[in-house]
Amino acid sequence: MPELVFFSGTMDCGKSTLALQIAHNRDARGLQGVIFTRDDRAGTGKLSSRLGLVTEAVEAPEGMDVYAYLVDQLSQGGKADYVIVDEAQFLAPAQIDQLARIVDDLGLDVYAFGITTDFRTKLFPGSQRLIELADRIEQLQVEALCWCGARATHNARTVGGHMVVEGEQVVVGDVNTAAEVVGYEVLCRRHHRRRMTSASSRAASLSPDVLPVTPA
Ligand SMILES: Nc1ncnc2c1ncn2[C@@H]1O[C@H](COP(=O)(O)OP(=O)(O)O)[C@@H](O)[C@H]1O
Ligand SMILES: Cc1cn([C@H]2C[C@H](O)[C@@H](COP(=O)(O)O)O2)c(=O)[nH]c1=O
Repeated sequence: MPELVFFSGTMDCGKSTLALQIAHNRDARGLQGVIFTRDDRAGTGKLSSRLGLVTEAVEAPEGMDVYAYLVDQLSQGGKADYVIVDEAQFLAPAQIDQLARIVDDLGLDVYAFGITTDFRTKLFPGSQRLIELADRIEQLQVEALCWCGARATHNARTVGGHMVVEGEQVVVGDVNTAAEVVGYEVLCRRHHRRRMTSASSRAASLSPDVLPVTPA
């Protein structure tokens, strides 16, 4: 049975890498995929992994009917054996419904990859719809880690090096970015709640209040 599978995790846990591996393994067996993405850091119409691999993809902007795109491709003699969607959190709920229709009406597997929650710990609308509709939700095996060593479960946004909890839901960016720009860091829930990033934890451990007092 074809499936709609949602591979979810924090930023930087290997989602795009897995998407590329799934495409590679199927391509190696002569299966042809259609790869959609939206607002990848590497630019329009790209699916990129931090491991350095990148492939061409179909940009799926707001308002694009991804089901109609597939039907159009197939009716023009194009081939599609499966569908991959990266940065699926950015898709509108209606587009996730179209992905479910690709599975049910066209009989294709759809593998969607995305983060579930934003920097405020709120679900992205696209991810919420995936959780509602997916046949399966898979967590990635390689866990991203918080600076404390615990499994990272949440995404923090930093502006000028400081963690923020207000702002636009969508700001394309990366982890390990320069302090002066918008950046992201993955944290465990405890440190997300306490708004403690690696930088602020380092600063706290160096503050005079916690430095050991050496007798004069
Ligand atoms: N230099 C490196 N050496 C080994 N693995 C790396 C390196 N840089 C990144 N990675 C791996 O790539 C992962 C990020 O992969 P990526 O597919 O870009 O993540 P996502 O799409 O989930 O944001 C990291 O969690 C790490 O496992
Ligand atoms: C938490 C959060 C992230 N984003 C953006 C930042 C990146 O461009 C993508 C996630 O990409 P990745 O391949 O999973 O690292 O999402 C955002 O716009 N808003 C957020 O709250």
